[in-house]
Amino acid sequence: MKLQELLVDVATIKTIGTVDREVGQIQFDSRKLSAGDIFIAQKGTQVDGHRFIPTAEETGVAAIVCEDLPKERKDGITYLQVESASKALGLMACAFYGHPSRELKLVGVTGTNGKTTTVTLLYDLFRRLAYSTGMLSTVVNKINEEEITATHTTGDALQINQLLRKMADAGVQYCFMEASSHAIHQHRIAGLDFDGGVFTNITHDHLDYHQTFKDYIFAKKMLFDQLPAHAFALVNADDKRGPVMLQNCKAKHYTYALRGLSDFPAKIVSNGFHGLEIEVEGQPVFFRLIGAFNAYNLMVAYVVASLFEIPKEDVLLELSALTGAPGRFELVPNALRKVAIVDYAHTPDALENVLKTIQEIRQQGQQMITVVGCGGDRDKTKRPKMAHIAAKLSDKVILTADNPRSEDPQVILQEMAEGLEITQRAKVLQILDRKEAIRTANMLAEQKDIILVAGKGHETYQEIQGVRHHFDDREVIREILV
Ligand SMILES: CC(=O)N[C@H]1[C@@H](OP(=O)(O)OP(=O)(O)OC[C@H]2O[C@@H](n3ccc(=O)[nH]c3=O)[C@H](O)[C@@H]2O)O[C@H](CO)[C@@H](O)[C@@H]1O[C@H](C)C(=O)N[C@@H](C)C(=O)N[C@H](CCC(=O)O)C(=O)O
Ligand SMILES: Nc1ncnc2c1ncn2[C@@H]1O[C@H](COP(=O)(O)OP(=O)(O)OP(=O)(O)O)[C@@H](O)[C@H]1O
Ligand SMILES: N[C@H](CCC[C@H](N)C(=O)O)C(=O)O
Ligand SMILES: [Mg+2]
Repeated sequence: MKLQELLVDVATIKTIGTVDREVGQIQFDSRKLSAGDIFIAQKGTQVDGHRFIPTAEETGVAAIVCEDLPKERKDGITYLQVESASKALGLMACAFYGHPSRELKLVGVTGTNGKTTTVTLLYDLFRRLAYSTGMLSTVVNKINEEEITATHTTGDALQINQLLRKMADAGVQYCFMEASSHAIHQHRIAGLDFDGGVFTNITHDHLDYHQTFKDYIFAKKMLFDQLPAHAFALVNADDKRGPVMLQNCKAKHYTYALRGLSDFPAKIVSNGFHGLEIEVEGQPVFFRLIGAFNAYNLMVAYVVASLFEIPKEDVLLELSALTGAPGRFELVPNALRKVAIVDYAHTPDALENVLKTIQEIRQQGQQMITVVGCGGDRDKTKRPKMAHIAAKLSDKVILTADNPRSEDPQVILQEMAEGLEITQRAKVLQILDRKEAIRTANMLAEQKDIILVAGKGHETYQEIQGVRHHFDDREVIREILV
């Protein structure tokens, strides 16, 4: 491929050398370079990629894309100065793979919560409606029935475009992808031709990365700023940041809501362990998903399918058969017929959400037993908070291990326990071994009670000192509750 073909959408500040030359792969990691490649030097959160320009030069790359041109340059290499190397990477990745997003209908979903659930519902719905469908999500990437491991919620620009190319070549008609705020901010989705953008909600999160809440909102809004006029922009009108997303957005605007006014109004009629009954545009429909928040996710799936002009009756019929995303409020059927729930809640906010949801729908006298841990090598401030919330909103709590990684799991438990008030301590046990913790929860739970196992969701491993040991909360529940 010629370098100039990759630069069609890239605004270069300065070009030194020829762009009329053949190039190999695009790389942003110097450790993956081969002679003839293009090296894109990005300023990262840990190091400045410009530091690796000498390595790239020694490797014999064809071109270097950077924000700051090196003072001394090597003959035979083309140097391109751009304002944002990450944005250039996004745009060049689209061109390198032949703009696969233009060959299918692509919808991006952003928001603090509900992205995985929403794209999974959309993927399952469109598969059931017999469309060739792809999905890029936290849990897994899919091209129809083929599963490809996901390393990020939203991969890097090369991964995204490579997967979209595979989809387009396989005849995929629709692709639903999560767009994390990190990915949007790092231009991993730059240049993608979206047919729709969805905003679920926004709450305080990831403020370790985005400096302020305003920056975080702004990152989400970038998805909407990127939408072309032919696309739709669908936002949750019950979230007060919904209208912000639509400001100066060229796409067609649509809203959905359960409380306020919107283009697609809905109302929860009933909400229990059996599922949700929702009045959708005046029509009552029963769904198998649990928890009021899922009414929003279901509405997104319904509206997106309607905007693609799929008959509403077909959509509602198929949607009512779906069960949601793996490890998200997943009811685990077991021989004892106890209510056992696995949920990915691994932040104080998410844990509070899921526990309050259970409180809302439980019957009088049903006790709640929560098994929860906190990951090692991750934000330590959430540890005491999560233990406190678990104790506040449950009848009994068992603190246990959740991916201790390089840390001592006992220390993590101690740090969690520091968040407990004296009056809470009596109802909290500490059992390091997660399987034993689940076994104990089962012993403490009477037949009618509810067991929540939080934090790992869809994960199938326990990471200890760099080694991932197979561990699946759902499997363990099925094994123990007999
Ligand atoms: C904080 C963050 O988002 N980091 C991402 C970022 O890396 P970085 O900015 O830290 O990179 P860096 O280490 O500073 O290096 C800067 C540049 O130098 C290059 N480099 C580095 C070393 C070297 O020897 N040679 C070299 O060329 C790097 O490849 C990079 O291009 O760019 C990398 C390439 O795209 C990502 O893999 C990496 O994701 C890390 C692994 C990560 O954990 N990201 C998480 C926070 C994330 O993105 N999460 C969101 C979901 C969040 C959520 O909703 O929960 C996601 O979409 O998954
Ligand atoms: N629409 C929603 N509003 C509020 N909370 C939700 C919503 N949907 C799901 N949740 C809660 O948030 C948790 C995460 O849901 P989900 O995995 O769908 O979100 P996500 O945006 O993909 O999150 P992540 O950024 O961790 O990948 C769920 O376990 C559930 O408790
Ligand atoms: N994407 C998150 C998931 C955390 C899940 C939890 N099980 C843990 O290991 O802390 C992270 O890697 O921080
Ligand atoms: Mg997700």
